[in-house]
Amino acid sequence: MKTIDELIQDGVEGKRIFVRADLNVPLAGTTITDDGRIRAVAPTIAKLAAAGAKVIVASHLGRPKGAPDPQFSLAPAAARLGEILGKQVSFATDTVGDSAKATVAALANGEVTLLENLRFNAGETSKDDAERGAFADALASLADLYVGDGFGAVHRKHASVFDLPARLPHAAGDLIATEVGVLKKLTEDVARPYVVVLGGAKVSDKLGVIDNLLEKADRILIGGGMSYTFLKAKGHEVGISLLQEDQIPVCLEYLARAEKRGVEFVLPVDVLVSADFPDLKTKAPANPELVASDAIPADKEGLDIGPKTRELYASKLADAGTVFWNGPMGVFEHPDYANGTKAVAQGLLDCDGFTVVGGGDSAAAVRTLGFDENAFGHISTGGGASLEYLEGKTLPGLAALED
Ligand SMILES: Nc1ncnc2c1ncn2[C@@H]1O[C@H](COP(=O)(O)OP(=O)(O)O)[C@@H](O)[C@H]1O
Ligand SMILES: O=C(OP(=O)(O)O)[C@H](O)COP(=O)(O)O
Repeated sequence: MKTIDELIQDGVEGKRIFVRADLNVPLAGTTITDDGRIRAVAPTIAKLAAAGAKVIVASHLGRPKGAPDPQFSLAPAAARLGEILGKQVSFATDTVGDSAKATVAALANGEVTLLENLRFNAGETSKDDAERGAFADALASLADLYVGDGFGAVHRKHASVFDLPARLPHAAGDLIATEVGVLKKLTEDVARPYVVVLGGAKVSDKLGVIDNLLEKADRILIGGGMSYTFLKAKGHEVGISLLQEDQIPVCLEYLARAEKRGVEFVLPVDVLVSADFPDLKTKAPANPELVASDAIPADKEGLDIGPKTRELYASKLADAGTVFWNGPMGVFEHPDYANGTKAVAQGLLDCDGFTVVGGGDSAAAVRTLGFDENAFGHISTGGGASLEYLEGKTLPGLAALED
């Protein structure tokens, strides 16, 4: 992959450079609650701007349905990016329309603009090659060069990630280079025991990676929304917890294979449950109930791991040589359900091994819960992306950046 330093050496002054970033940051209304992903890509943008390029930054935010949806606007990210860069960042209220064209045309050398959410256009995520290609053509007409630096989205075969770099001379940004450098080490020889902790809410996306992890990890600890499909597969009631019913046979197969291969596969022994999802805005007390993980009431959902599980997971992390963790253990955004995630974060810090935390929300959790991000071996901006990288899969957004 060409680096941005090589791109700059070729001369970028006055060139319009499209930077595909991952600015999918957590928001409370229009307030960014964690700006880690913006800070992570800012050095690439600053470097290109300092070299005299006209920088067009673009990203997705959340999962809008292919049409404008104000709750997923990137406008707050433009303001924050401007603060981080210490310069004005203009904002286009569309992606390939009149606003984008005018904003790009108005850029002077060294200036930066951010386009509105790419997923407001159905072509971005379309499974139809022609529809994605047409959107990529429109994006390509805005720029002369392409820099891929949205590591968190490189596992997505989307127009701006996969199709656009095929249409423009391209390079990999510094964030992607760093991420790949660290994760590559985890695919080579890892210090053992190699412990993988999986949680979060994107259960259907991430269950599949266990297939490959069973060949590599010594221990797999499951928490968060991921737990309940396994608990159900073991025959337990999971009430109204997150459940991927169609994946129950797959979970049973994983449990059987883990046993056969001698991989420790650890599920929660107790969980905090409630009939209601907590109010993340007011953070009003949620008064959760603590139950054994085989005794979840039919009308309640599991929202965090319980104290016995916290202790168990801390003990399973204590002697780790390597830890990879993706996905919060509970709805950490509410204080009543943050203790499981805190315990796992502390478990990583207490072990002597090399620790990697991956994922937008996991990284945000570590920071918002008060941990020092520099105390971890590496905090990756990608959850699904890093998991698929560790699986050894060809990632569309990395393949597209090859020379
Ligand atoms: N038991 C649970 N039920 C519902 N949501 C959960 C549960 N545990 C964790 N979550 C949610 O998972 C989200 C993060 O999941 P995910 O996007 O998969 O992680 P990441 O961004 O780190 O890859 C958080 O917003 C958290 O509230
Ligand atoms: O937040 C992201 O992934 P992650 O939750 O796996 O870290 C990326 O921005 C990708 O978003 P997507 O999973 O909606 O494609």
